[in-house]
Amino acid sequence: MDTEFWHHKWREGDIAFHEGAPNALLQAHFSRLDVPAGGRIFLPLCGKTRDIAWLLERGYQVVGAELSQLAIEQLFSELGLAPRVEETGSLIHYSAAGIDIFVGDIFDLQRDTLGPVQAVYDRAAMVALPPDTRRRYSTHLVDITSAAPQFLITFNYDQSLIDGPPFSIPQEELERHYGAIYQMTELAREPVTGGLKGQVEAVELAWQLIARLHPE
Ligand SMILES: C[S@@+](CC[C@H](N)C(=O)[O-])C[C@H]1O[C@@H](n2cnc3c(N)ncnc32)[C@H](O)[C@@H]1O
Repeated sequence: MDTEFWHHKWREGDIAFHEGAPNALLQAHFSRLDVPAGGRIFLPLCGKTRDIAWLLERGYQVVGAELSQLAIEQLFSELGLAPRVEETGSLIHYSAAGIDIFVGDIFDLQRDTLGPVQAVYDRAAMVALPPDTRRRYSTHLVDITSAAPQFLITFNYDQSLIDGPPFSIPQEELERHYGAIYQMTELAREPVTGGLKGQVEAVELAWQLIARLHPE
């Protein structure tokens, strides 16, 4: 699964992952993260999610990373915002009041460019990545956010029945990625109505990740 896989999806409008409304688990449980008012929240692999509008409406600042420039053009258009657009290294920085989006490969986004964040909201980001990339992703995410608290949404289903994305991420795998860094608390688990891709029974889980020790 290379970058062309995602560019192709955006070009074709093949974006079943895009929810037309803010995510239900986010709305129900995000307050558990206790992000300070006006805090800056990082959405890795953000697409054009409606969750950004939901967070902005609640007074948070949002910073995202997304491969597809097409997605981000659509995001700003749907938000009704005219972005400032400038190159920063290999990334393109879209910004408006309260929002910064870096277009390009998240692995090219470094801590100084991202800037400080008070929380990470990972919906359809880790689960979008194949197994060998998830280790690299989780390490990079912890590094560039200085282990900021995370609100993380995952799926759990029998991976032998269908292929991802979205991939199933069992708790043991999450522990391998994040267990040494974060205290992980399951906040909710909900069955996926009609099954994942209409094919297999699955549950969607919301996790709160709080750093055990804050690195310098
Ligand atoms: C499953 S979608 C989820 C989008 C969004 N989080 C949502 O909830 O609608 C995954 C997104 O990650 C983007 N993506 C994939 N690999 C990426 C990478 N290496 N760097 C930045 N974005 C990436 C894709 O273009 C796609 O928009």
